[in-house]
Amino acid sequence: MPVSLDDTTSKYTAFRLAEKHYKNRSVKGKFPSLRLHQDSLIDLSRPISKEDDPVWLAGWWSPFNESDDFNHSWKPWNSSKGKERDKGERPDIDTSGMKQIQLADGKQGWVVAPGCILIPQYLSVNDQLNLVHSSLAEYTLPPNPLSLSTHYDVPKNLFELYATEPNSPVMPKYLISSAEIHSTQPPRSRPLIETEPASVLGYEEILARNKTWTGDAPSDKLKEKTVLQLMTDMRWANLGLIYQWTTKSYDFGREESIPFPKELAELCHTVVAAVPWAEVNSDQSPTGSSGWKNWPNDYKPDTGIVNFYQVKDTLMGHVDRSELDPARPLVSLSLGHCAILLLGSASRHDPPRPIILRSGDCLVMSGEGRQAYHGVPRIMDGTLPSHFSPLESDTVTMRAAKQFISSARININARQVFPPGFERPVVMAEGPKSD
Ligand SMILES: O=C(O)CCC(=O)C(=O)O
Ligand SMILES: [Fe+2]
Repeated sequence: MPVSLDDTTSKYTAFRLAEKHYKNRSVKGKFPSLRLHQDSLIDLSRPISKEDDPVWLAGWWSPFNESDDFNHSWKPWNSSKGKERDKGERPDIDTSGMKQIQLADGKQGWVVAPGCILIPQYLSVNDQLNLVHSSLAEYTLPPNPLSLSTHYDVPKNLFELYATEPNSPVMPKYLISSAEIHSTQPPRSRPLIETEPASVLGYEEILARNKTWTGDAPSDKLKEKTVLQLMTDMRWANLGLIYQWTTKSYDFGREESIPFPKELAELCHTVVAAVPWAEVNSDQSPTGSSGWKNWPNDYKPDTGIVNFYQVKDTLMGHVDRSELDPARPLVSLSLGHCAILLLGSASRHDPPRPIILRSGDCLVMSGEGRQAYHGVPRIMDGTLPSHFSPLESDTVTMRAAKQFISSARININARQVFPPGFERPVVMAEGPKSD
């Protein structure tokens, strides 16, 4: 039974209803309609001409893609067999309620929700290609943990093997280690659990939680896989400070911290420094321990996640609130296929706005916006921009990176856990007890 979006008696929250709409894959070859939410849709970086727009070209505006919850008389995809399918019309995107801001580097941004700024096409085509390449060739290298690391004996040069020997076998850990065997499944989807907002006071507690955590156990249910299969299964790589999905907190106890990639930190700082924060925050009170006025000077990401989405993957609605300063900006970069991001408020009961994130877009979430529910219910099939097509002149690894992105989207999001001036309390090693 289709769920009605207007049904206020529904057992689903407004966020969940929108999520269900975009996740729906019940009819093969049909996409959920963009037309259903067209009045609230944000699509700020679409090309002017629809003939240049991979979203339109792929049929996301087609009336044939309207599902039961919009139009009860849709014709199956097959009914247009042999004919050119009606791709539909793109409506004008209404920006009337949104504040437009001018960044110091000349780029335009839009305040799409309190504290949330979307900068369409922030990254040049070259930046996008280089970041896709770095995400795969550099950010997956040790010591950065990968979603696969708990369960597989991941080769150090995973991506190089993907480029040159994709059929090499990789063994699950339980087959090669004498570690205690548990039967957890590998985390293909991220275990996102409700978390309380963090605050500077939370540091001691976070430390205590991680002290008793000895790591996830490798599953004993897994088979040998090829490098190619493993690359397709890879869900995330962790940059800088390690986030532990199980304890929902950062591992502050680690003696040697992993440095955050320098060029990426500079890029994120440049974005934050270019935002006219006084305009963004003019209608909200400055939140957070250090205040937004200093962000252009002292924003320095120390942790991040690179999300790898295959076209069928999703990320459920959540709030990222494990950082010590809950208001500092999070910089999020989109690469490859377009995606639907649902951006809500601090309550799941408020209807979220769907935002089409396209390759090159940058979303900055800050202040109140850091408490907003968001999720990625859909990677948009068929929407890879043409600049990711292989070229004769590509290096072997660039060709492999383009091969990977041909069925994927990458999101890099950077955060700052430690506000400037925060002194990490010295962790005393526990020595043997004397009587
Ligand atoms: O993929 C995205 O655009 C969002 C990712 C995200 O929300 C996260 O990693 O916390
Ligand atoms: Fe998030």
